[in-house]
Amino acid sequence: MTRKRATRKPQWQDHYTRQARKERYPARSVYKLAEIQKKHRVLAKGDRVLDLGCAPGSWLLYAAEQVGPGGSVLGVDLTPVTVQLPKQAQAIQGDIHTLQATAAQSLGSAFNVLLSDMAPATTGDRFGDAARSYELCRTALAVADELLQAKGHFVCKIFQGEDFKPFSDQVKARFDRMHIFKPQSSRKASREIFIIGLGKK
Ligand SMILES: C[S@@+](CC[C@H](N)C(=O)[O-])C[C@H]1O[C@@H](n2cnc3c(N)ncnc32)[C@H](O)[C@@H]1O
Repeated sequence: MTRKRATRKPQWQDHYTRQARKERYPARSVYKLAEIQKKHRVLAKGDRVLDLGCAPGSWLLYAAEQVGPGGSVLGVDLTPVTVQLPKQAQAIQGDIHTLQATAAQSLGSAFNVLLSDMAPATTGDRFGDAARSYELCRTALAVADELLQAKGHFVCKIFQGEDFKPFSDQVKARFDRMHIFKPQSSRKASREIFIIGLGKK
């Protein structure tokens, strides 16, 4: 018996996934940062960027293009990054909760942009997933408190839940301006949203 070949593409193979493959980014998430950049200009030539939750490496590659060879991008993730990176980008493997304790020693200091696309492994439990996302956001903000320079920018993904408002208030208190942004390229069903702090006080 000949089996009929499936003609329907898996749902995840949307326009952004195909574009990412064509443009040689390892994940479609690159377009979320590209949209943030287009609207808020968080990255500039020569910037020193810390990218938390950087694997598989799309934001790393995009940020490296934006800062150019005169800038630098350091990524951190639980998972190793296997894509080839340009000279101005590097990735280290580690858990941000552990690294945070010795942030200046393990990550260096004087970043002027901190990006966090960190996300917990989702379980389908909306409340639990949002709580774990908030925990990662709190850690990212603690790292920003320590390592982000004055007037630096902060971009952080959070899963919407009861901690969303308190977290956005914490960002608001620390930055000249705070924006909430849902990229078009974010899947409609996803509860993720980005909190952007511009100009660290
Ligand atoms: C959505 S992915 C990031 C995608 C990435 N921005 C890109 O464009 O390729 C979220 C990442 O957060 C990482 N992550 C989750 N918890 C972490 C932690 N405690 N420390 C470091 N990375 C973490 C995961 O391993 C995962 O690779």
